[in-house]
Amino acid sequence: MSVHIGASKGDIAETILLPGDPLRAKWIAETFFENPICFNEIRGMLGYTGTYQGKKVSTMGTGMGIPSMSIYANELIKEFGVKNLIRVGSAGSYQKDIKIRDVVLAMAASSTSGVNELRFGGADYAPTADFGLFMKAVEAAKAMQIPIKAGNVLSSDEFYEDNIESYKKWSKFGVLCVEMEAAGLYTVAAKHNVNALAILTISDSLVTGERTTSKERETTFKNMIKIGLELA
Ligand SMILES: O=P(O)(O)O[C@H]1O[C@H](CO)[C@@H](O)[C@H]1O
Ligand SMILES: O=c1cc[nH]c(=O)[nH]1
Repeated sequence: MSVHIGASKGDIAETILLPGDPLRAKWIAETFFENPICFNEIRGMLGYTGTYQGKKVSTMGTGMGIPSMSIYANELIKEFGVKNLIRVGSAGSYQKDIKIRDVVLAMAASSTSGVNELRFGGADYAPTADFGLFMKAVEAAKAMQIPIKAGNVLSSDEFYEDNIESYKKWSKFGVLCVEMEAAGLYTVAAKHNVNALAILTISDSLVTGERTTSKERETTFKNMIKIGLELA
């Protein structure tokens, strides 16, 4: 048991799918896993282990934002030996050709968070996806005929921006979409020499103003989960 995860050693698989929303983790376990067992209820951050096509796999919520993600990623790696951390999250589109329900692989994650600026004494660090997981995800998506986009995303510290136009500066530099955790996950994984990838589904568009409901974000983003499960 670690500070925030009430599991025993061996309860968590080497590969874990990490949505921000703990109820999405419950839905993933109940929809895709054979024989899911709940290993964590501390703070309501539900975590489950089961099998998928015979392979042991886990899923757990991480909460919202880089600080929350970083706590869980650190404990999963250091206390439970997790090797492949796959974020499965929702994101807001920054580009007109990235549409609601599109799947985006985050090759790199820019950020408005001050975490890495502090860590690297004001220098820039470029948090990037693990190349092996990235290539496996591309191949899995191709085999399942799931269209994907890939590129730089923004991990923001703010969901509600003061200036709603501020996305345009990122958009002009090719950033595809915004979420709130990938940069933290990639950095913690790199520090501990394990693998991480963020697979995102577009839940809303900053460009058009379209959005999905909370229930849809919890339970309908199947394609990214199917890709993530192929990485176990
Ligand atoms: O759907 P999840 O995985 O929570 O991801 C996105 O949704 C939350 C904001 O609504 C943030 O955590 C953001 O990164
Ligand atoms: O962080 C997020 C996630 C989804 N949509 C957004 O606009 N921001």
